[in-house]
Amino acid sequence: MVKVIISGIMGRMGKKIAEIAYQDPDVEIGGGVERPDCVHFHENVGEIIGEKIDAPVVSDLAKIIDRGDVVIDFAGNTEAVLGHLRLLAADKNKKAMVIGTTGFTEDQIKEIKELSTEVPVVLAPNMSIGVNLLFKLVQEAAKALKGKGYDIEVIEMHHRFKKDAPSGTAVKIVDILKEETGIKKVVYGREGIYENGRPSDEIGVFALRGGDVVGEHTVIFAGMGERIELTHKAGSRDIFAKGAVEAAKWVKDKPAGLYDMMDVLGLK
Ligand SMILES: NC(=O)C1=CN([C@@H]2O[C@H](COP(=O)(O)OP(=O)(O)OC[C@H]3O[C@@H](n4cnc5c(N)ncnc54)[C@H](OP(=O)(O)O)[C@@H]3O)[C@@H](O)[C@H]2O)C=CC1
Ligand SMILES: O=C(O)C1=N[C@H](C(=O)O)C[C@H](O)C1
Repeated sequence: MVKVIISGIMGRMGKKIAEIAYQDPDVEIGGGVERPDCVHFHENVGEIIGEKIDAPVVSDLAKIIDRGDVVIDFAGNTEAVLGHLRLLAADKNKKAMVIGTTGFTEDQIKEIKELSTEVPVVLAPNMSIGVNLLFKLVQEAAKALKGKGYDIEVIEMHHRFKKDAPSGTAVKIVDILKEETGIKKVVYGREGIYENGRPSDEIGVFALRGGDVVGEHTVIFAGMGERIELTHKAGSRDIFAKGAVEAAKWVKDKPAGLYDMMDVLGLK
């Protein structure tokens, strides 16, 4: 049995995670955290998902930290998430954390790495099985096509409310591509005149936003005479929420350290 506290509980992902966690016999919801001035603030997670449970919603994680083994954080506010991790790292009980929020700066990632020497942390920009498999496929394709004249472009599309661009998933895909190909230059969007055509030593990244698109990522390897496209399309947020709940169960008794969804899914 794992007891979870869900941060960002009133958000698109927070609500979904609460629904999935409630249905899981191995999971108990200890409470929720939400921004203090949230207009839709509810006192209890039960009110949010339409069930009767004892799980208070607060704006200060410290007040309910003892009600959970693992904090699942989808607050979407990177500074707030870091604040929660600092609190867990300083707590004598060394609870665990699952971070789904995206958009961290390099300095923030560095601090997450440092704090994860104190507590176990799963940090993953995408918790679906499909996208984590996509990461592996992209790595394989990049390795096989390296130096053979294939231009690489990354395209992602998300709903109109998404705050960060490019998506955390696209950022991770680019990191994998850079690592495998040795290409260092990344071009975000393209504009202007390319007198000599597209340089081969760059990766193009395009972030599309609109409507209610849950999340789509495509990596294109374009050669002369053929093109390989690897695409993942999310049809619902359930796939991310299920992954987050699985990650919480997995990380509960792990030693301190920084893990990702490939560790949780055994894809490494
Ligand atoms: N790893 C994965 O698999 C996935 C990751 N994501 C990421 O998760 C994050 C959230 O996405 P989504 O649910 O769509 O966003 P939402 O904006 O719908 O949800 C975020 C919620 O957190 C609240 N919040 C803001 N500040 C705090 C705080 N200090 N403490 C607690 N709660 C706070 C927000 O309140 P308010 O609106 O009032 O600011 C909002 O209710 C994003 O970074 C997104 O990229 C999304 C899907 C999958
Ligand atoms: O904000 C979202 O919605 C999503 N964010 C994640 C990301 O930034 O990669 C994952 C998913 O694509 C949905």
